Amino acid sequence: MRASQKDFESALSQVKLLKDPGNEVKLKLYALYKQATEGPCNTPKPGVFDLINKAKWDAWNALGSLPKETARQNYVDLVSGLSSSSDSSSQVKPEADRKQRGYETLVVTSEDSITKIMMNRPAKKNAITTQMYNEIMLALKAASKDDSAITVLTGNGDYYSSGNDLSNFTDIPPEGIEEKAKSSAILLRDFVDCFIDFPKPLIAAVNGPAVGISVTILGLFDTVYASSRATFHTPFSHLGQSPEGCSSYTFPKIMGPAKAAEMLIFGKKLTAAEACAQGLVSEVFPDSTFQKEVWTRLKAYSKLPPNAMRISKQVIRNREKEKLHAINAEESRVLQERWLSDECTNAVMNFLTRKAKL
Ligand SMILES: CCCCC/C=C/CC(=O)SCCNC(=O)CCNC(=O)[C@H](O)C(C)(C)COP(=O)(O)OP(=O)(O)OC[C@H]1O[C@@H](n2cnc3c(N)ncnc32)[C@H](O)[C@@H]1OP(=O)(O)O
Repeated sequence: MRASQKDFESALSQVKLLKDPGNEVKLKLYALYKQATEGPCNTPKPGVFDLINKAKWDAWNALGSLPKETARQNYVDLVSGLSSSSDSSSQVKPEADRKQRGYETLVVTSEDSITKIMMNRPAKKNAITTQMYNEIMLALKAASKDDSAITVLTGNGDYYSSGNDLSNFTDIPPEGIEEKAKSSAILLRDFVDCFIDFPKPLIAAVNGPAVGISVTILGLFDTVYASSRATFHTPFSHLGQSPEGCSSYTFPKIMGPAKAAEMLIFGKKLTAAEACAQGLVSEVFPDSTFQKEVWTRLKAYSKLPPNAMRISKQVIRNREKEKLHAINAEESRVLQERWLSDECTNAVMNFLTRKAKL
């Protein structure tokens, strides 16, 4: 049976009474609403910086030429499904409520004044896809405004993260490889800017090996806890690339230029104990007790007065911010060129065709 205009209007009123269904569902609702009321997407694509409007546009545009009546019916069905699941969710355990929906590559939870952002592609060693870069930025922006006192980034599975997902380089737009390098440099710059500007204490719980950009940005965290199983590897020369995440500045400052050069130029892999001795890691915990010890520690820290922690962070970090933004811009510019080099193309192709691993 087709949904009438009245059914549609009633669904529009009902949706306002629902609990927040999460970003993914909100995007579906938005797209169906636009399609049902205006037909196929008829507005210009928003710019790459305009994350939210671009996500909305993508969702609407993805509906193609779906007829208005079908979109109206799908909207009514979706709202009806949400209403019944929200009725039954009043009996759901509190843990389920703590999980914030709407992320595909992350699990984001808020509990005990701690927002935990967990990279969640364990089968791919938490390699960071374009979508994951965007979701981490959204999660950080949300965490900067929520009522948590501290924010933690960690990984699901045996890896913390294997760094940039090398298949990001295969998705070449019709405008060509130069355009891909340009948009990747913009994404990289935006991503690192979010860490530079993050206003609350930011902690990395490095649960396993870390590679590439997941290592370099550690210099922008306030505290880094590592499992004894973690390693820290920035094989930029092997990949025909160059440092990012402000590591060209933070690493020499943290560990001295000679140690930083071994990591950033020669790709020396550090154990957790070495990274701790060199100041990149705050403390190493035995892998068998890592989760228990880290979360006990963080729960205690999260009870400290949040404004005092935020202001202390500002005092420590603010004078460097402008410099860090300039360094980030320069590193991204240099990488944009590197990504077009034969050295980089060959290294990525060798990995993707299974000829090479780190
Ligand atoms: C917007 C762009 C911004 C760019 C910013 C730039 C950042 C620079 C970097 O981050 S450089 C670092 C890039 N990372 C790597 O080069 C790591 C590549 N991966 C490996 O060498 C290995 O996978 C490993 C050493 C991390 C783990 O080896 P292991 O043998 O234990 O496991 P597998 O290789 O079988 O991995 C399981 C599956 O995961 C896929 N995978 C792992 N890492 C990546 C990755 N970085 N990119 C893409 N895919 C990755 C791997 O291919 C396996 O997939 P499969 O099961 O489908 O075969």
